[in-house]
Amino acid sequence: MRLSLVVSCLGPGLALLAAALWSIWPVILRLRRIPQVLVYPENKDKDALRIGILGASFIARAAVIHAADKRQDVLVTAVAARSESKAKSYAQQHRIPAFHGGATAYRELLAREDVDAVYVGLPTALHLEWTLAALNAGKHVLLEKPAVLSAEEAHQVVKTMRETQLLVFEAAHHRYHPAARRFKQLMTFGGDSEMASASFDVRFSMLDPPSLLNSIKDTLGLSVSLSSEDRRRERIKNLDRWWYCVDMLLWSTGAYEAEVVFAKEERFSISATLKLQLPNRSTTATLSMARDSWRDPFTWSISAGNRSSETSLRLQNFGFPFIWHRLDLIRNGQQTSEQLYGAGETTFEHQLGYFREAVRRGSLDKDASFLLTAQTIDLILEATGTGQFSITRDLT
Ligand SMILES: NC(=O)C1=CN([C@@H]2O[C@H](COP(=O)(O)OP(=O)(O)OC[C@H]3O[C@@H](n4cnc5c(N)ncnc54)[C@H](OP(=O)(O)O)[C@@H]3O)[C@@H](O)[C@H]2O)C=CC1
Ligand SMILES: O=C1OC[C@@H](O)[C@H](O)[C@H]1O
Repeated sequence: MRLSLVVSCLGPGLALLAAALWSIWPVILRLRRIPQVLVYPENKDKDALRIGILGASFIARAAVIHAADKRQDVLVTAVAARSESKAKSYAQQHRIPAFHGGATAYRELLAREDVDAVYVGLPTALHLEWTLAALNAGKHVLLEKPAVLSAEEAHQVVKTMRETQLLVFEAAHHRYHPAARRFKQLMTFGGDSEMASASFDVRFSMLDPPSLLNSIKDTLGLSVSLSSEDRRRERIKNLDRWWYCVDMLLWSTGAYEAEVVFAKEERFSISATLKLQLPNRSTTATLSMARDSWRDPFTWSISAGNRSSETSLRLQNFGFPFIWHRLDLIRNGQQTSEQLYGAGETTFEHQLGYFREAVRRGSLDKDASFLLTAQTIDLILEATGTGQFSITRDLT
C-alpha cells in the first residue's frame, strides 16, 4: 500500500521537477553568460564619474556597484549607512574606499568633495527628501524607480533641478537595454502607416501571496479588513507595479500626454485604460496587473497591434530582459522573432552608461520624464480608490 503510494507520487513529482528544470535552464545559461570583467580603480579614467551611495542596500549592488565595476568611466567612492558596522562591512565587501555610518552618515556623504553624483536607492517614501538634499549639496542624482510618490513630489524635484542646474535621472533601467530600444524603434517602422493606429497592451503581473490570500478570503465571502498601514503598503506596492507599465508605455511610444479614461479595481487585480497623445497620433492602451492569479504568475510584457494591417509587436519580459526576453513581430501574417542580449550586459550596466553620458552632456529637461509618469499613475491610483482620495470612480 505504502509502496504504491510512493510510486504514484513519484511520477508526478519527477514530472514537476523536470518541468521546473526545463523552465529555469535557459535562465541559468543566460546568467552564466553575463561577463564578469572588472576594471580596477587604478585603471579607471582620470575624469571618471565619482558616485556616492546612500544606504547599504541590496539593489545598490546590482544597480551601481557591479555595474560600475565593469566601467572605465564610473567609480564608487563612498557609501553611507545608518549603522556604523553595516557601513564598514559593506564598504569592505565591495572595496569601496570610504564609508560613513550612524545618524549623520547620509549628510556626511553629501558633503564629500570626491562625490560628483549620488545614488538614492532608499525606500521610495524617502526619495524626495534625499534627492532635494543631494541637489542642494551640489550633486547629480541617480534616483531609484519610482522616482517619487506623486506628481506633487515630481514638481518639487523638477523645480530644484532647474534651480541647481543638476541632473536627476530616474533609474528606468529597462529603457536602456537593447531589447527595449529595438521595440521602440520597431514601433516606427514603415513610417506612421502601420503603427499609427496601433493599440497597446501592457502587463506586469506577479503572484503576490498576501494579495492571493485576501482574494481567496474575498471569494469565500470573508471580510478583508486592511489597516491604514496595510493600505499605505498596498498603495506603494501598486505604485511600483504601475510604474513599470506606465513608464514603458509612455517612453516607448514617445507620448507627451496621457489621459486615464477608465480604471477599475477588481478585488486585488487592477486594470486601467489610458488614452495617449503621441506626436502624430492619438491611441489607447490597456494596462493590467493580476497580482492574485495562479494562472498568470509572472508576466512582464508590452504589445502593440494593428488589426487592419495584421501587424503586431510584442516584447516579453521587458523588466529584466538580460535574464530572458523575446521580441516578436508579425507583419502581413509572417512572424519573426528577435533576441538582443549583446554581450549579456544587465539593464543596470546599460543604464549607468547612459547616466554617465547624461551628466557629461548636462541634459536636464529630457530626463525629467518622471513628471508625466507620476501624473499618470496618480490618476490611475485615484480612479481605483488606492490614491490619496479614497473614492472609486469611473472616469469615462
Ligand atoms: N530597479 C530594480 O530592479 C529595483 C528597484 N528597487 C527600488 O529601490 C528602492 C529601495 O527598495 P527596497 O528594496 O524596498 O528598499 P530597502 O528596504 O532595501 O531599503 C534600502 C535602503 O534604505 C535605507 N534606509 C534608510 N532609511 C530607511 C528606513 N526608514 N527604512 C528602511 N530602509 C531605510 C537602508 O540602508 P541603511 O540601513 O544601510 O542606511 C536600506 O538598505 C525603491 O525605490 C524600490 O522601488 C527595489 C528593488 C528592485
Ligand atoms: O523593480 C522591481 O523589480 C522587481 C520587482 O519584483 C519589484 O517589485 C520591483 O521593485
